[in-house]
Amino acid sequence: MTTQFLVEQIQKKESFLCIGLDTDLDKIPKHLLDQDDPIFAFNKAIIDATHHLCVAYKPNTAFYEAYGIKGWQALEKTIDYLNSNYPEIFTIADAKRGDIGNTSTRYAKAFFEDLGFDSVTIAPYMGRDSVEPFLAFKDKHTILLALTSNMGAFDFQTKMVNGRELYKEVLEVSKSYENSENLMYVVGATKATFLTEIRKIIPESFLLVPGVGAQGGSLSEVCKYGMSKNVGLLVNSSRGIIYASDQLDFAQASAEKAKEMQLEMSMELKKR
Ligand SMILES: O=C(O)c1cc(=O)[nH]c(=O)n1[C@@H]1O[C@H](COP(=O)(O)O)[C@@H](O)[C@H]1O
Repeated sequence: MTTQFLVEQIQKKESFLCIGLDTDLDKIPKHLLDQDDPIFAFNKAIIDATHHLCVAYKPNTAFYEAYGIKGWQALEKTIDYLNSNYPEIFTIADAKRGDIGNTSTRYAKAFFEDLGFDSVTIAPYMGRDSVEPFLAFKDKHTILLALTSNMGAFDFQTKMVNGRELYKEVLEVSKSYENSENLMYVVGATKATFLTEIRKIIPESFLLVPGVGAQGGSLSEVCKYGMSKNVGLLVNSSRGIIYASDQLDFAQASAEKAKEMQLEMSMELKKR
């Protein structure tokens, strides 16, 4: 998907919501456990109930890999379902990969070609030759971890390197990578006040912003400091939406949570 198409979807739906499909068999409604593929049954119900309120879905691969081959098959069915039924949706494989060049190329093929995701999250630690194999794919997006939402972000990401914080070094240096127009970045909602500085380095790049809801980040602060001319934000909520209820009405309950966020986003977009 092109960035332009994503921006059009955001304007049309008045939403920059990304719903995280962090599907956990210990948390989904018990009645689904009798189904052949409870993970896919849960995802399908959530997607059907919420697709009009969001522009992106982000399955975190950890939740699928944890169930072995059955989990991977559920991931494959979920992305196929999205691509066949809701092609206007931007899809993110939250896999946090990155390795030496030839290995990264295989990861990129797995997520972009075999599974057919629009984007994948990548750790920048191994540098240029670990990221560029992902960037080589046209109209696919590489979402680089810049400043993450967790406490451990302060262990390395804010330490000084070459006279600036490491996360700023990641932003600056990655701008020189080949096909860097295919880059997006992760910035945690819990670090919203850092967004002013981040926008000085990457004024227009799209940011994937997890950490609202269960982790306590504020949507209004993210918008205040992080919104660009093109909106430039995909704000993710996983547990806060998909586990709104563990009863028969779970999909409807998740749609209500998603609707609350979409309304808040619509108001933020009108403020611009
Ligand atoms: O790359 C991510 O999506 C990510 C980066 C980050 O800094 N923090 C973060 O929470 N995430 C992911 O975003 C999701 C957040 O889930 P909730 O806290 O349940 O909304 C999880 O899948 C995390 O792995």
